[in-house]
Amino acid sequence: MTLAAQGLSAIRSGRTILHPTDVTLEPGEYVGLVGASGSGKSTLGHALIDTLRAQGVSVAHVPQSPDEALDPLRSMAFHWREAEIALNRPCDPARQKMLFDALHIQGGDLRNRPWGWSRGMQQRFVIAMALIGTPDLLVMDEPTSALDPVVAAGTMDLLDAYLRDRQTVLLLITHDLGLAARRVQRVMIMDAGKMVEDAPIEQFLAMPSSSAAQALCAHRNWLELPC
Ligand SMILES: Nc1ncnc2c1ncn2[C@@H]1O[C@H](COP(=O)(O)OP(=O)(O)OP(=O)(O)O)[C@@H](O)[C@H]1O
Repeated sequence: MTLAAQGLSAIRSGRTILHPTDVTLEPGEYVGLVGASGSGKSTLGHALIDTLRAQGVSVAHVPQSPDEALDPLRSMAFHWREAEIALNRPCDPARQKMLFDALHIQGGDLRNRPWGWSRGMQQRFVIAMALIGTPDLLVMDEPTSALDPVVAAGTMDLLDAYLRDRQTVLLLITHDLGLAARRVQRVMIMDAGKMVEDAPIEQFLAMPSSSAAQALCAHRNWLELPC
């Protein structure tokens, strides 16, 4: 199913922080939403999530840090069960095992609270929770910026292996063009609340046309990063 939202916009404190923007996403596509800090990526991401959910589309969101998704006072088992209840799913140990295997969540005691697990395993757990409901769209907002580069790359590899051959669309929101370049097929570039480019990643890297995109591409050191 093609996901489409038209005229997404946002005004805060009398200022337009997102100019009217149309987004179309094809099944199984990996798309990067890239821009400098403050360019409007998260605003567009949230507007897209709200609009698609209002259409009945199943959308899951993975925040930047597991701290935003996990309550330090609650056990990991509690979080998992809460996610199942929120998604109206029965308790299903087989599904849990399948997702834990896919995201290499092994050896963690579910009776522990989040701080009893490594950061990398916490974030993989949050990603696994997001996949419980087999979403049509998975929005990940700077999903690996709280992780070291090697753990970040491993996490993205596991997610990639899980999503391959599935219809879930991945929208990767990041200021890190290197991360997007390695992971997505198409990139949308934000600048000052406007989408200034929307192109296949190879075409974009070969010929960025907007000044914002050229500035992002100018920082070539991202080519050296592993993730
Ligand atoms: N509630 C708000 N009130 C006023 N301004 C806001 C509000 N939320 C966001 N903004 C402003 O809108 C602009 C876009 O913010 P947004 O968080 O979408 O950018 P971003 O590209 O995701 O940035 P970052 O990468 O730093 O998270 C920024 O200038 C921000 O300060």
